[in-house]
Order: sequence, then C-alpha cells, then structure tokens
Amino acid sequence: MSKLSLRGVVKRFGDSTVCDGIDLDVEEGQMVCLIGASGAGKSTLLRCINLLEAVEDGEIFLDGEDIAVPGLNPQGVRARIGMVFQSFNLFPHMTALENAMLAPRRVHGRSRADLVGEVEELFTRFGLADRMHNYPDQLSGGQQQRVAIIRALAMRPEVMLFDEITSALDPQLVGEVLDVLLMLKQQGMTMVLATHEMGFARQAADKVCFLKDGKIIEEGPPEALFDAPQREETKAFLARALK
Ligand SMILES: Nc1ncnc2c1ncn2[C@@H]1O[C@H](COP(=O)(O)OP(=O)(O)OP(=O)(O)O)[C@@H](O)[C@H]1O
Repeated sequence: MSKLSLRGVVKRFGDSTVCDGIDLDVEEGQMVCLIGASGAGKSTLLRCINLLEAVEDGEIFLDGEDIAVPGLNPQGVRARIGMVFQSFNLFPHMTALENAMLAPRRVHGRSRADLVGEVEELFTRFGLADRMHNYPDQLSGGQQQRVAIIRALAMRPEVMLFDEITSALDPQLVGEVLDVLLMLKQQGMTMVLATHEMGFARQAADKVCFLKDGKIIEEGPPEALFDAPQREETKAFLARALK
C-alpha cells in the first residue's frame, strides 16, 4: 500500500462540500502537487490529512493504518505528518533554534541536550547555521519560512504537507524556499504540496492533481498534465495560470 492513501474523503462546511470524495495515493518519497483555483479545496484537503479538520466520510491511511477514525488522538498523527503553512507562525519571543526544538521537547519529551546537535544540523543543512540564534523579526520572510520547515522536520515526520508556503513571500525569496523542497525530495521525503507555483510543480512534482470544486478531476505526471491536459477545465485553468 502507498505511504499515504485517501479513499472517498468528504469534508463539508455547513451545506458546502469542500472535499467531495477524494481518492489520492502518495508513494514513499513522492512529491505530489495539488493545483487548482482559489477555493477548490486544496488547503482543506491538507488540513484533513493532518487531522486539523475532521472528515465526514472516507479513509486516510498512513502506512496502511486508517487515521481518520473517530476518537484517535490527533497529536500522535501530527507527530508523524508535519505541516507548514503560508504564515510562518514562529514564536516571536524565542530564537529560531528554540522555536525548532519546542515541539520535539513537548511532544516527544526529548531533552534540549539530546536535541540540539540534531536540530543545529538541520539549520546547517538548510543554510541557516548563522541565523539559528536570531529571533524571527531579525530574519527575512524566506528565512522564517525555512525555520518553519526545520521546525516541522525536527519532529522527524514521515510525511510533510506544505500549504502555499511561498504565497506570502516577496518574489525574490520564493526560490530559496523552493530549493529546500528540492533538497527534501532528494533526501526521499514524502510530500504533498498545495501550490500556485506552476513552474515548480512542473519541474519537481512526481504527480500533479488538479482540483475543482472539491474533486480531483485530473491527475498525472507533470509532463502529461501540463503538456497534454485531458479535461477542458484543466486546460482552461492552466491557460489562465500559465499566462
Ligand atoms: N472553516 C471553514 N468554514 C467554512 N468554510 C470554509 C472553511 N475553510 C474553508 N472553507 C471554504 O472551503 C472552500 C475551500 O477552501 P480552501 O481554502 O480549502 O481552498 P483552496 O483551494 O486551498 O484555496 P486557496 O488557493 O485560495 O488557498 C472555500 O469555499 C472556503 O471558503
């Protein structure tokens, strides 16, 4: 079975069905990009995978175990599935290093001494060794977002979810954050991204899923989806997005 498998996932807000029977398979080490117009349901789908939203119906399998069952403690799942958001949400009164060590200390009960070498290594790997003792307001948006990624990685997740992580950045800072994703891919991380960065999806994704009105209406390898889309809706979206 795939690393992450969704079957018939349904999420409603009141009368509105935002995820409408989503099936999705993400293999170990794959990068899957979710694309689609604003409001298509990309963020909500990621939030369902991370149990930030309770689903109305369907199954979400992580390593073959259904994690969408009522009563399951979401904290345990969130320790295994990291998520990074558009807004960095770093604690302003803590240094970058302290921010990154907080969750493993609280959730896994690991000591500072046990963690520090490993987390410093992440800062080095992602080009922030000289910034780890800075506070968030001393860092650029791109650096803060890289710290947010390191913070999620410090939990040693099996899967990472990224929700429009470059949308709040100045254009010149987008590349440094996308480079981190490419490094993670090289290291074999399993990833699902909601993104408006079509160039990046085309270059880096193993699979691209086009969402419309809460459904994946077309999916495939990027060369197929971008160069030979089958559905009129996909063609129309890409014509607008790539203009
Ligand atoms: N908590 C909520 N309560 C009610 N409706 C919501 C809630 N969260 C999202 N929605 C609605 O669900 C729909 C899908 O939103 P979602 O943010 O998942 O789309 P998206 O594809 O990620 O869009 P974007 O690209 O703009 O981030 C939208 O119509 C949105 O208004």
